[in-house]
Amino acid sequence: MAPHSCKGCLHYIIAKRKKMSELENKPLPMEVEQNGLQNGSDPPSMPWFGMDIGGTLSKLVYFEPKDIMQGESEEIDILKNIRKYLTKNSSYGKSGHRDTHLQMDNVVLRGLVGTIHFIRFPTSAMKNFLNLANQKGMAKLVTTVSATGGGAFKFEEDFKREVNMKLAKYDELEALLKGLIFIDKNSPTECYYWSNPTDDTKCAKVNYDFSKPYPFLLVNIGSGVSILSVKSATECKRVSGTSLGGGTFLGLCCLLTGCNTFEEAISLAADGDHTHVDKLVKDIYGGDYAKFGLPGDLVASSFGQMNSRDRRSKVSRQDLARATLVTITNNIGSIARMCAMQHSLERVVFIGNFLRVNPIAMKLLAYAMDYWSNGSMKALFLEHEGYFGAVGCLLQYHDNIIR
Ligand SMILES: Nc1ncnc2c1ncn2[C@@H]1O[C@H](COP(=O)(O)OP(=O)(O)O)[C@@H](O)[C@H]1O
Ligand SMILES: CC(C)(COP(=O)(O)O)[C@@H](O)C(=O)NCCC(=O)O
Repeated sequence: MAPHSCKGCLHYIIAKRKKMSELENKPLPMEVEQNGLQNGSDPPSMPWFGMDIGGTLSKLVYFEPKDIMQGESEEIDILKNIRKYLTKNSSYGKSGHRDTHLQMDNVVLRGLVGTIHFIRFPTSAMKNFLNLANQKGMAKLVTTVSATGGGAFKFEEDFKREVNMKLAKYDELEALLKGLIFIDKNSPTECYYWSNPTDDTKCAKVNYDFSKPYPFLLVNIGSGVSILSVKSATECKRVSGTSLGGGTFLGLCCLLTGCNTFEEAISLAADGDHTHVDKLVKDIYGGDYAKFGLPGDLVASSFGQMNSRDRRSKVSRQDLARATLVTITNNIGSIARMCAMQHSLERVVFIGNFLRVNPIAMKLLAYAMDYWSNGSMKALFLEHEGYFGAVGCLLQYHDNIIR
């Protein structure tokens, strides 16, 4: 089959790779790349996917070019089926979801115009994901997918064995930054802040112009928390982190309330009152601790009331969920503020799926950053909160593989 004339199209790439390999009896460019040698000018991987396999959630982004896949071959048929399956459904198996509200249309990637789709599933369901990928014929394709997150290491062998797929591994923090910059450029309303975060009647999301982003502090709240100081698109350093992150919130909430999902935990928290659980400054001082500027309503001791049997008998599941959310969020806010101070950064960007469907945490962070910095620091948020690492992978050729 002669290579199709449209250079970027998948048909062209597959046909050209096959032809070259047959003629020269050489491995495909993607295999050459994996062996650490230089490849030719063709993209060395299937450029349509990027994965971030995190401690809790796996994120899969899929680029659907508008203009591909003419012609006939088994590979093209399989790819067409995968494309149809991914884009016509918004849930996959028992626990996979496509976040349709985040879909980005008319994005240009390597000269092709297309749509980016955003899909997530629990990392604990990796076996099911691999089975599904197998059912859809993935194992019949010679593919390399760019992947990041701890799971890119942990599941590397499973991908190879189950679906004949190689993972080209990238550092998760570098991928995160690449993805963030790309998405912000392509999504005009990506970045926002919360105005009047403590007043529900006035509180609103306000668009923020992030076109000149540097320098800023990046706080990624996933299972755990990583904090990066970002000086430019290529200068980024992990300055701190904490193990008390989104995974801690969910784990503690499940233990304390018997809930089973993140959505359930957030919905319980929305109806709870943390002051039934926490000990406030006014519970200790009877009012403000004025000398050090500590208002009476400030939490003095998270869960500090729960040593009392009487208090314990009165708290609800909702109160416990709310107190857990407040505890974890305030702790992250406090560490982020200290890092921002230490590195003289005014803008603090919070990302990660802990912030998914979680306006309570975002407003708390917005308020805490503003209040404790006397208005000099700003908490910023991004719409595609948990997907930047996967997008960073989608953008990669195999130039920075961790072998
Ligand atoms: N559907 C969900 N299932 C589990 N956790 C979720 C879900 N949605 C949001 N979360 C929150 O997001 C966190 C994971 O965030 P994420 O950025 O995906 O990190 P990781 O890469 O470590 O998986 C969880 O610990 C939890 O707090
Ligand atoms: C190890 C991790 C980078 C993994 O990333 P994650 O899957 O949590 O997004 C992160 O959980 C982390 O930075 N934890 C905090 C470790 C610490 O500084 O104490």
